[in-house]
Amino acid sequence: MITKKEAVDFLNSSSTENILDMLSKISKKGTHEKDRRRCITYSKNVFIPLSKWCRNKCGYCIFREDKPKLMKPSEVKEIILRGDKLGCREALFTFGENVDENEKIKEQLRSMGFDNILEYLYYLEDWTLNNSSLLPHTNCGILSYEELKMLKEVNASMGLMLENVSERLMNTIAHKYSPGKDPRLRIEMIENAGKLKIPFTTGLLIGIGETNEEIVESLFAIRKIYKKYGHIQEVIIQNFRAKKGIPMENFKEPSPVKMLKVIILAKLILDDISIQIPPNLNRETGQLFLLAGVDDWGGISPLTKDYVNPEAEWPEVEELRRWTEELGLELKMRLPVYDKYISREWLSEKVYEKIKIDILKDQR
Ligand SMILES: O=c1nc2n(C[C@H](O)[C@H](O)[C@H](O)CO)c3cc(O)ccc3cc-2c(=O)[nH]1
Ligand SMILES: C[C@H]1O[C@@H](n2cnc3c(N)ncnc32)[C@H](O)[C@@H]1O
Ligand code: MET
Ligand code: SF4
Repeated sequence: MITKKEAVDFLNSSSTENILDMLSKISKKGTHEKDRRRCITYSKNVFIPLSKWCRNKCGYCIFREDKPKLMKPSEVKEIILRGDKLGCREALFTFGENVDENEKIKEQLRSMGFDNILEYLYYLEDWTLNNSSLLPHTNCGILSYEELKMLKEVNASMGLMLENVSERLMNTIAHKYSPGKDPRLRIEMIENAGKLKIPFTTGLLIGIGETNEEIVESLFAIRKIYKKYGHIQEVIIQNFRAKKGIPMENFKEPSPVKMLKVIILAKLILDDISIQIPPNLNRETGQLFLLAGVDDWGGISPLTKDYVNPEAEWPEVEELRRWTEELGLELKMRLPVYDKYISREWLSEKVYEKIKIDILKDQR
């Protein structure tokens, strides 16, 4: 295993030799799989931004809006049904944190007969399972143990970006106005998901003012939780994108070499957790990152845009296939829950039966 010090030294160094050396370590790590063609996965999804209001104000975010708006049930259902027709299998519910703190939103929820946002979310996700072949994945910020437990019933997997384990960032432009980005709260939630055996997605956001030490600490923190609970199916290495109009618009985006080095470390530190990079944020470089151990392209959509990065268009599946096959690798569609977690140990009865009876039968 690489030590923390070696990892930090690697990030600090500017040496071609070091990078090539690390790449060869990674390729050796994979030798036992030699005769199997390595598979690179992706998920075909629809993005449901239930509400863009958020209690936090992250310095990098363009998703958030002050308007206290909520998507109507009919709007959500239409996207689900259209996505189903296009072959999507993931309903990605990503939205602002604690949106029902807002009185106007609370009123809208009450007028529909719901007490809070998570009751509404549960209703929509349950509807999705009953009326389509899509499986819900929720990524809506901090949730309590009890809230996670309730949502596990109707989610195939859930997610929360750690972003970074640094407390220091809470005093910087990135997280100064975002109580929900406190790494203690994020770690606690990721651990609670582990206790509840929820297949889980987390990740780092690279380029938000963090130090190399803090990147390494974050990777080791995720490793530690994974060793204890085994529920982390993938870690997203997300590159910060500067956008006009955000407080951090003048921040420098991470360079391709910086991304490459972080991906190499993620691969070495995170055992058999999948490493995901979003292909729409890495159009030129994504293919090369496959060489460093990336094995998942994440969710892409034929129907909805990436509301978090609306300027970045999704590549088509055929484009992903070309990028993947040019390296002798195989592109494979996956569900929002990775194959190794498709069992009663990890899924609620409802989600498990849905996958076994309804979804996998088409693939036989
Ligand atoms: O379209 C996006 N999908 C994002 N996703 C979706 C993700 O690619 C897939 O939903 C998962 O791979 C599950 O299949 C996230 C999911 C999480 O749990 C946490 C963070 C993200 C971040 C993004 C994102 O920025 N844009
Ligand atoms: C959904 C996830 O998207 C990421 N996110 C938010 N804003 C940006 C940006 N400008 N560039 C890249 N990723 C971003 C955060 O990590 C969040 O948790
Ligand atoms: N607001 C949540 C978070 O930042 C969901 C992703 S950003 C739209 O964790
Ligand atoms: S990144 Fe998520 S938590 Fe931060 S402001 Fe945007 S919506 Fe809110």
